Amino acid sequence: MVVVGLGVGGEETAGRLAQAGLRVIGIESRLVGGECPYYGCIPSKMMIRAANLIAETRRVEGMAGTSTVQPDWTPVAKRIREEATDTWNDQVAVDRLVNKGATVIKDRARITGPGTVQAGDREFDATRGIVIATGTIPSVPPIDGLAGTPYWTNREAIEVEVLPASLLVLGGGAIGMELAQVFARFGVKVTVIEGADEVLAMEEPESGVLAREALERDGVRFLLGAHAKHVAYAGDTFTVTLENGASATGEKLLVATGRRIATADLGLEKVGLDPKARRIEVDEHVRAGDKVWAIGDVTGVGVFTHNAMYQADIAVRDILQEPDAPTASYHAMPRVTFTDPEIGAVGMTEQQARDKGLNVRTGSTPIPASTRGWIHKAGNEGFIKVVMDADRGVLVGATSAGPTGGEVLSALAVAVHAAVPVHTLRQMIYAYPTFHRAIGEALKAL
Ligand SMILES: Cc1cc2nc3c(=O)[nH]c(=O)nc-3n(C[C@H](O)[C@H](O)[C@H](O)COP(=O)(O)OP(=O)(O)OC[C@H]3O[C@@H](n4cnc5c(N)ncnc54)[C@H](O)[C@@H]3O)c2cc1C
Ligand SMILES: NC(=O)c1ccc[n+]([C@@H]2O[C@H](COP(=O)([O-])OP(=O)(O)OC[C@H]3O[C@@H](n4cnc5c(N)ncnc54)[C@H](O)[C@@H]3O)[C@@H](O)[C@H]2O)c1
Repeated sequence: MVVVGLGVGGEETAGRLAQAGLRVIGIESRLVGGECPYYGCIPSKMMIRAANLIAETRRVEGMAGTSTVQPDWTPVAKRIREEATDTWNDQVAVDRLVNKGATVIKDRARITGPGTVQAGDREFDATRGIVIATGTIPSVPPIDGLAGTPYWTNREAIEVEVLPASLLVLGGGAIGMELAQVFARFGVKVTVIEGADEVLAMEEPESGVLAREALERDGVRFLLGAHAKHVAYAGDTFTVTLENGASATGEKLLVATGRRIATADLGLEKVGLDPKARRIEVDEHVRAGDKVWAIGDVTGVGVFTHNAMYQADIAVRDILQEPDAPTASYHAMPRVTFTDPEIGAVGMTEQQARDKGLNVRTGSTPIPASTRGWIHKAGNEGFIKVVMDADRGVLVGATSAGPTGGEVLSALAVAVHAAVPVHTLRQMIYAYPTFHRAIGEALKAL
């Protein structure tokens, strides 16, 4: 097997196939491990942990005495270098994969024909097949003046050692919101410019409002429905001019307007795939063609590490021709935006369920009205919302937003994944006084 791209999905696939005894060539042009450990999930969640400590300390006031906190980015930048990324050195990950029996080639791969992949001046035969796991890169909009300026993507934002005084964030999605809150809590003056009418547009509208209002309390300024027309960079300052004539300035500009696949020069046409497509379509075995599998972000199913790991498992077991190899189902895709409050969600939003023509019923309950939320007090904002297919009597989606909203999500994810009848969920005993007990209240409201 040849595995192209050794990010989250490719590393898992290559390692497991090698451990199963196959001859595996893994090809990676940057860092084995990919975006998640070096520029994504892990360092960003370390930043969030630090920022949340600051926010919690500020909540001592009025509830447990007095507190002062003097934010300092130094230990955060140090931890990202020393504990998370080895200063962006992947030797540990390379060794781990080699120890599993895979051969790791550090180069850019190109598919040259059915079953052949080139890296540098070497060509490899993939008699058993090719796994494409090449991930995504930041999608940078073609705004006049933007190209050529020293704007940040997630990579520069994660690498920052000295915080700017002010930051413009283009895009109020998961990356924009998580990082905007982190930097604001460390004292950066942050302005988020979002093209849609509300942030976190892929989630329930209530989630966007909740997250935005939380960030506003942290001092973040929002420009919604704001379409950038021009970007200028002069005298160490970015100026973004909007279509309505208004403008915003900042010392740095973070572009967080989504991701795109970068497969133009991968040679997809050599295996019958469209090199210009926005995603590589896969079937329920994550097969993209004859002896070709695709996994992770590149499939467009969801830009999440857990999706890359899930699809890697499907691919490995299909490649190994396991008799009970599972097929993929994405009906209970979970996701968590790690703002404070955390926004956890699974399956469909209310609107998505309605668009599918389902007979939708929803139930919702505010976290501050629950016993645990009331006890928690400072920082208790949130809600649980459940989306029911009334014809089948099951939940098809749910949101759990609030303190530990991502953890509370687990029960809702089980319910959607296993299509547990709402009738059964209503008979459950929910421990008192937990945050997850509010699920029972949301179910009553259906
Ligand atoms: C700031 C940020 C925060 C995130 N937070 C979370 C989170 O909290 N939870 C979550 O689930 N997800 C999160 N994600 C998303 C997560 O990082 C991705 O979904 C995950 O990394 C996808 O794994 P992948 O294997 O598909 O791709 P990647 O991790 O992108 O790996 C693809 C690899 O392929 C290599 N490659 C590409 N083309 C070639 C080629 N031609 N030859 C050789 N190698 C090639 C690349 O160098 C790369 O290393 C976050 C992302 C970002 C940017
Ligand atoms: N906690 C997590 O699981 C996590 C964290 C970070 C990122 N991610 C994943 O990474 C991916 C990328 O994140 P992202 O935040 O870059 O993308 P996103 O798709 O989540 O959000 C992009 C936002 O930018 C806005 N936008 C697009 N073009 C714009 C423009 N020209 N001007 C103003 N706004 C514009 C969009 O309306 C959207 O709200 C997401 O798909 C997400 O799933 C996941």
